[in-house]
Amino acid sequence: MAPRVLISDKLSDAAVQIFKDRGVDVDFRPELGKDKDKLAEIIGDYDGLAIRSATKVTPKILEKATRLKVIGRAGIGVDNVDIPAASAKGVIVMNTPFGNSITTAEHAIAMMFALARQIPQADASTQAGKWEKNRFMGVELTAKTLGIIGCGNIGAIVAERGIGLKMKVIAFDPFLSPERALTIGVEKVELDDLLARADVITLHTPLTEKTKNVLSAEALAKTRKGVRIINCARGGLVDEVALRAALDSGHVAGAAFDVFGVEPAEENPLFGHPNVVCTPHLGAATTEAQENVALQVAEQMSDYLLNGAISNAVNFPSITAEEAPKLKPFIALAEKLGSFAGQLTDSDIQTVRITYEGAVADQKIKALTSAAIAGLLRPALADVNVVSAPSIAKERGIVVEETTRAAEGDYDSLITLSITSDKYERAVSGTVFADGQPRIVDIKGIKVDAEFAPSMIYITNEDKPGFIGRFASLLGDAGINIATFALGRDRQGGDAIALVEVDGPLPAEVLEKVTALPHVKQAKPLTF
Ligand SMILES: NC(=O)C1=CN([C@@H]2O[C@H](COP(=O)(O)OP(=O)(O)OC[C@H]3O[C@@H](n4cnc5c(N)ncnc54)[C@H](O)[C@@H]3O)[C@@H](O)[C@H]2O)C=CC1
Ligand SMILES: O=C(O)C(=O)COP(=O)(O)O
Repeated sequence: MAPRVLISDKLSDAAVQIFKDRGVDVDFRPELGKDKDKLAEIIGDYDGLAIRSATKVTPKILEKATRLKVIGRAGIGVDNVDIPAASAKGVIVMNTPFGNSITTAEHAIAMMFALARQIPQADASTQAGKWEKNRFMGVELTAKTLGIIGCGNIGAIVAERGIGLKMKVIAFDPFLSPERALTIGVEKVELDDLLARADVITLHTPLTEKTKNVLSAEALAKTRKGVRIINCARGGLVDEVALRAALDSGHVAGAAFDVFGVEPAEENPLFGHPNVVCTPHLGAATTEAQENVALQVAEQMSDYLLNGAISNAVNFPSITAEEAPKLKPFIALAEKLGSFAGQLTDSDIQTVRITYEGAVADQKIKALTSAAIAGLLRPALADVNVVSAPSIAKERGIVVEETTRAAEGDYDSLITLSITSDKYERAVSGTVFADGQPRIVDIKGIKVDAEFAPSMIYITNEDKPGFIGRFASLLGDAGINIATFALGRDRQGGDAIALVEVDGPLPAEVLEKVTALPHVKQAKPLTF
């Protein structure tokens, strides 16, 4: 059955066409972004949800999204999606981090000119027939200092444009490396330095706990008199009430805002001030940017839904379309090794250590680790997948460690999963053979060679004569056919293990009889 995608925001038609061309069923219902009740009512029918900023993906919506696998944000900011809730539900959230960045940077530059020359005010006055030639005295931007808060994708483009306008560009961004600052041509400074020096301040950070109110009343007080402030990033970065006061006092000469604390902004402390210019979140609103983000999000979502390729996910590592088929058998192996350990564990897991040896160490091990943890937790928690597994493990205080190393033994690639609980430590290793089938090759240091099958019995016993015959007769008498039989032992007469594949389920009374056989220490049913 073809996957189904709902577009609940105003995306370019280009997205609809891509989904259709890729064989994905698509419903284009842009009105639903504003109708959360209707969205909640129908979201259960979809595998994918494509959005911009109007759709709010809340835990309530996610609760109803029983089939949902991916949310695609045609744009950058994903603050309208509850990411932890999506991850906990195993839903991938992806965005299009570059598609609208030039357009948004251009909007910030347009805002800078609008402020410098009061273009909106002069336009309104001229069209009102006033010809107020003496009222609108502007400032020249050449040689002025442009202070950029947040010098990522958009900030860097703004910097480049600012340098082109012969401005001196300084940037505050704790994550900007000195090398990158040099490449962009900006001077990296501390926030207080930026506040003290900038003639124009423009914000380009996401809204986080750290950036919220980065321009607070206190910060605004440190700015130069006559400073102009532009926000085309997110509402909440600037204290709007404090800014209004600074505009009223004349300390701040002008402010241009595209984003607001509350959107849609029908009222706002900045509204009505003569030196304020506002646009209704138009940063990304150009034909070019909207085509870019729509095409990209539709491609990314189709790739994931059809081939398992993941790009630009904010809650999962990327897996390219080339990597996906190579990774798939190792994802299956990691998940099954996790499942093996999980099915044998009845106490609190404290630590999970996963070692990747040989060729597999060069694969996307974050994805493999997530798969292993999903397998490990699934026997205890039905609703866990590779996306939700890491956050669930973290929530439960399970420490996850990964190690990679060169191949040391007989296998090109080997994954070993060790778990430590309050009672014991358990280790299991597996590989993928040339046929693409995952196999279990080592349990607790004892070599075996077994495939994972839907119905299996795992037995630990003393290596004594007679066990195999008695076990086979017992199953035969119960009418249970043995499909495959894998044995291993640490030494002659020592600890032995058997992994036995049977046709059909194993009745509890048969398992009890197996457990009661001489020399058997434990017998556990396993399903994969
Ligand atoms: N108005 C609009 O329509 C649009 C707004 N945006 C918004 O623009 C913002 C920036 O987008 P991008 O440049 O693509 O993001 P980005 O992730 O490339 O850059 C953000 C930068 O902020 C920096 N940063 C993070 N915490 C910081 C802190 N505490 N202080 C200073 N810098 C900090 C990061 O190191 C990074 O370099 C986002 O919030 C995005 O949602 C994006 C597109 C359109
Ligand atoms: O991409 C972003 O972060 C934006 O803010 C653009 O929002 P929009 O898609 O225009 O609603």
